[in-house]
Amino acid sequence: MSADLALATHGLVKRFGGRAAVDGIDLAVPRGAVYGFLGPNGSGKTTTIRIVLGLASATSGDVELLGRAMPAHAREVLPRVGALVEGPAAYPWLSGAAVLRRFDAADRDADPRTRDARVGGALERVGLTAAAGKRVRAYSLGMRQRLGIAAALLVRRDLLVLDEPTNGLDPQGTREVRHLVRDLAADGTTVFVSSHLLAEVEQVSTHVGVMSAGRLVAQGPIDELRGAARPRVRVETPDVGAAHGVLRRLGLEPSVDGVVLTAEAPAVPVEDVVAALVAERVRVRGVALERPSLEERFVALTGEGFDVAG
Ligand SMILES: Nc1ncnc2c1ncn2[C@@H]1O[C@H](COP(=O)(O)OP(=O)(O)OP(=O)(O)O)[C@@H](O)[C@H]1O
Repeated sequence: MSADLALATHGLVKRFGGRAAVDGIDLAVPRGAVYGFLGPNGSGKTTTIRIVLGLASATSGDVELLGRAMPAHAREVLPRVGALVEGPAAYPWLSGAAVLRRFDAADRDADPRTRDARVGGALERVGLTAAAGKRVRAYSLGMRQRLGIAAALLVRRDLLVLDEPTNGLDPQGTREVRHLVRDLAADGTTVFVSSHLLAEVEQVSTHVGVMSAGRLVAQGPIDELRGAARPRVRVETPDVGAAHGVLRRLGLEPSVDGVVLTAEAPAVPVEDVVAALVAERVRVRGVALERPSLEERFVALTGEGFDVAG
């Protein structure tokens, strides 16, 4: 058992018919992390989350949730895990506080005498205290989503699992959810949040896992993933033909776009590239060593573009 991990899977597989929606993934979500579970639509994120929470069974492989094997220890572990899988809470005709009282009443372990304190505390944590008495119908989408998260926070949780919590939200709602995730993490809750939008989780995540067609194609601290992107050298020159020859002699494979030559992963220090160009009397307007953005790295990993703007 991995005590320092809030969630771990080993060789997790889920087949529907002959097709593997989840194809042997090894998740490692450290305690205290905000783990961005990224991947295009249909890459297997929701299926994975449903198995982790015991809502679906795996075809093969193991799941450890808070250090306990699932689904064998579901009854012991799940009360410490909050989840938002089905989107905003229903009951638009009730006030936010009344919705939470309903959820709390549905929990057989919840003492009715302390219900108001739990509801008040959950509303407070998601910043809905002022809107507690307002009908959910009058809530913005961001407020509804925060209410859904409040329902998952009625009791103290060690891990919060959010499946695409910003789906359908406007930029304001997205910001609200992002701030909430940050606040929860600051309080020591491990947060596992899925998204097909890199930009939405990039700012809050300490770790990321990238899914592509049922496989986990990258995983680790977000800074490590950033650092793993290999740089490229970019040269701007009016003497494109001559520059091309110099770069090739240095072992680079430049591509040309107008007066700009770009070569991936240069094995030569950039100052040597400049020296070689100047020695061949190539007139250089500009030279830069660029690191591909995380976005470009993910596109390279998944073969699909993330919808950055949302
Ligand atoms: N109950 C099911 N029966 C058959 N196929 C399914 C079932 N659930 C999911 N799939 C298929 O498994 C694949 C992965 O789906 P999943 O919902 O896990 O992806 P996802 O990454 O969460 O995408 P999305 O963001 O669209 O939910 C898809 O091809 C989907 O059609």
